[in-house]
Amino acid sequence: MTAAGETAQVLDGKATAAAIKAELAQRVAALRADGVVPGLGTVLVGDDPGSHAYVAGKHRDCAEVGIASIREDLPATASQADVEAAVDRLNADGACTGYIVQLPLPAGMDTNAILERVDPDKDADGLHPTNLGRLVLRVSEPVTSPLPCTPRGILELLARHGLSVAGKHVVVLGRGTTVGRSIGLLLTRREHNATVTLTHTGTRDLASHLRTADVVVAAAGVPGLVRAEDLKPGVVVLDVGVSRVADPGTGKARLVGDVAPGVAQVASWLSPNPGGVGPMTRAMLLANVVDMAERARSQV
Ligand SMILES: Nc1nc2c(c(=O)[nH]1)N[C@@H](CN(C=O)c1ccc(C(=O)N[C@@H](CCC(=O)O)C(=O)O)cc1)CN2
Repeated sequence: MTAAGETAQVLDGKATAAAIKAELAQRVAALRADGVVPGLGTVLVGDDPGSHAYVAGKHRDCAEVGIASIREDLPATASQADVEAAVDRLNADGACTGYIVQLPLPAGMDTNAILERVDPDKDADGLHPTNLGRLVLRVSEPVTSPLPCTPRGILELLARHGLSVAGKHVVVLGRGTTVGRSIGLLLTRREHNATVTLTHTGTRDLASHLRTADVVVAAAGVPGLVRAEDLKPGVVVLDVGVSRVADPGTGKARLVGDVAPGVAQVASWLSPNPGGVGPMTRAMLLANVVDMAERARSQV
């Protein structure tokens, strides 16, 4: 619990991701020494500046650890069939160990149909129904299929700071597939053993749930939604949501999370945003690709 006048300890995603990338670089070097070159593919559709920046970051990360990069960049005018053809090319490409379709796709695309077309064995995001199904069904087995990157990153960030969720009450805000829904399912697996309340935009009296939380995973994308006065002292808070707001001083857009400023005075641990879960998401994508390449090597 945070004593009066103290602030929460930092769940430092930037430093943790850097350490993980150094470990991954060694595993990639070992794969390359065995003649296996892991390759990450990306499918990027349209002009969204955020998506362009995230995909560029993913390829920079690949270069840093020795993973080969394959890009399928499509214009905003691309049709559903064009995107599906890009997916088919990556499914067939022997140099591509795993790949992702950057989300969100432009309005009008059938995202589920595209995600279902991804070969589950090349699904570096863990978002194919087969892999989400394995996440649900393998309640007590070691992970042998890719997990969605942000949930995996949250678990890794906690573990590397010596924090366990076993026996804890975790309140998740947000029911999106990439974070809220999947972390809720993952945390209740036997190896994590948390009790989870999954809240969302239809939840009444959010504060009554937050008050009972030992751990909060805030992935709603609503700035300031998690307020200090709604939290138990000593709570662990992961700030995952991303919103762009205009800085009142400069007028320039900046990224903010879901957590209000005073929370650092109540929480025992807090992940900054930026600098917390975001860098872990990127590191876990690389980890998924390296895991896939190692699994493929062990099968030959
Ligand atoms: N196919 C996917 N699409 C999306 C995912 C995903 O996991 N798979 N997640 C997000 C976007 N995302 C990765 O794709 C992502 C978001 C944020 C960060 C990050 O490192 N953020 C930095 C701040 C970045 C900045 O300053 O602009 C941080 O938090 O420190 C990485 C990846 C939605 N789409």
